[in-house]
Amino acid sequence: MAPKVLVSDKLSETAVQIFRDRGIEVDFRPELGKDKDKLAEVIGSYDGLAIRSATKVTEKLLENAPNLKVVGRAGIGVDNVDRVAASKKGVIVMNTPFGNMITTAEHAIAMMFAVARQIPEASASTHAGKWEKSKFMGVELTSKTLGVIGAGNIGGIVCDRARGLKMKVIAYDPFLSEEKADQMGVEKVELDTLLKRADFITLHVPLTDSTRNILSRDALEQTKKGVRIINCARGGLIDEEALAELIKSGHVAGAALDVFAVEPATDNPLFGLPNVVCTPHLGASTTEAQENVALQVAEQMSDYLLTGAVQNALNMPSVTAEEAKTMGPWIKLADHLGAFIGQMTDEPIQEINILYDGIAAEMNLDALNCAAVAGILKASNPDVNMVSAPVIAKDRGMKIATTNQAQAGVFEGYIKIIVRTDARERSIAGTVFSDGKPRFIQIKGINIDAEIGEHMIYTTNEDVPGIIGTLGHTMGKHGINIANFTLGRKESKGEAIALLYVDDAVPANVLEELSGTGLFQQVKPLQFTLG
Ligand SMILES: NC(=O)C1=CN([C@@H]2O[C@H](COP(=O)(O)OP(=O)(O)OC[C@H]3O[C@@H](n4cnc5c(N)ncnc54)[C@H](O)[C@@H]3O)[C@@H](O)[C@H]2O)C=CC1
Ligand SMILES: O=C(O)CCC(=O)C(=O)O
Repeated sequence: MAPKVLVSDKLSETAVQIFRDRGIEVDFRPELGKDKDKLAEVIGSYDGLAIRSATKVTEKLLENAPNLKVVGRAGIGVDNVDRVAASKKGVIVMNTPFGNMITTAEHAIAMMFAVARQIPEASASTHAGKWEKSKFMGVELTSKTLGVIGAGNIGGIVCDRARGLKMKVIAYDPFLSEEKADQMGVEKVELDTLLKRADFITLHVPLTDSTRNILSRDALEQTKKGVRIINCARGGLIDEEALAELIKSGHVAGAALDVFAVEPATDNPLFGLPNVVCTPHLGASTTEAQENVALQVAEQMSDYLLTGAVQNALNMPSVTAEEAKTMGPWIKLADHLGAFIGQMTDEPIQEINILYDGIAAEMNLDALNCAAVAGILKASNPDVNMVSAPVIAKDRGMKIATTNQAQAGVFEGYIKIIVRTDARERSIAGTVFSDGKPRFIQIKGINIDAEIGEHMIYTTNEDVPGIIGTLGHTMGKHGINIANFTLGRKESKGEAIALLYVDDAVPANVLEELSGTGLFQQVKPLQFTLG
């Protein structure tokens, strides 16, 4: 059945067309972004949700979305999506980090001009038939210092454009290297320096716990008298009450705001103040940007739903379409290895160490790690997937470490998972044969060559005569067909294991009968999801 996508915000028609062209069923219902109850009623039947900023993807909405696999934000900021809740539910959250960056940077520059020359007020006054030439005295931008908070994609373009305007640009961004700052021709400074030196301050950080209220009352009071502030990032970055007071007192000469703490903003302490330029979150609103983000989000979501390729996801490593194809059997192997460990382990796991050898070590290890951890966790929660696994593992205090090495044995490559609990260490290794089928090649350090089936039985025993006969006889007696039988041992008469791949799930009474023979230390039924 074709995947189904709901578009619940005003996205360009391009997105709808792309979904259709890719064979995805799509419902375009932009009115739902503002109607959370109705959205919660219908979301249950969709595999994908394409949004802008009006739709709020909350934990509650996600509870009503059992089929949802991907949320695509046609834009950059994803503060309207509960990413933690989405990750725990295994829903990928992706954005389009580049599609509207130029447009938004241009809006910030336009807002800087507008506030420097009071253009909106002068325009309104002229429209009103007044000719208030002396009222609207502005300031030049040339040679002024622009303080950029957040010098990423948008901030970087703003820096470039501002330098073209002959401004001196200083930037505060803890993640900006001195080298990059030099290349950009900007001076990297600390926040307090920026506040003291800037004639104009522009914000280009995401809204996170570390940036919320970054222009607090205290920060605003440290600014240079006569500063003008531009915010085309997110409302929660500025203390709006404090900014309003500082504008009224004359300390701050003006502000240009595209974003507000509460949106849609119908009432705000800054409304009506002199030289406060406001736009209704228009930063990304150009024909070009909206085409870009709609196209990108629809392509990315379609790729994921149809091929498993992951691009620009915020809660899952990227997997290209090519990788999704070539790594498919290895991702399956990692999942099976994890599933073996998960089903064998019923005590809390402290550490998961994953060794990648040979060709496996050259693959996208982030994706393989996610698959291995998902396999482990699925034993206790079948809803876990590659997106939710790392978050759940972290919540449970599991430490995950990886090692990679050049081909060290006879296999072109293999993956080995070693898991440590308080009680023991457990390990399993596997590879993918040239037929594309994953195989287990080592358990507890004992070499084997086991095909993987949906239903299996794993036994541990001493290497004594009668094991094969007992297993074969018991299965035959109960009409259970054995598809594949693998034995392995440490040494003659030493520790030994057997793996049986059987056609059907083995009933509990058969497992008890085997245990009752006294020949086995352990008889464990296992299940693997093939396909
Ligand atoms: N008004 C509008 O319509 C639009 C607003 N935006 C907003 O702009 C924001 C920035 O977008 P991009 O530049 O594309 O993001 P980006 O991720 O490329 O850049 C953000 C920069 O902020 C820096 N940063 C993070 N935490 C920081 C902190 N505590 N202090 C200082 N710097 C910090 C990062 O190192 C990074 O360089 C988005 O998160 C979004 O909220 C984006 C598009 C349109
Ligand atoms: O979709 C929009 O109009 C807003 C864009 C935005 O805020 C973003 O991309 O972060």
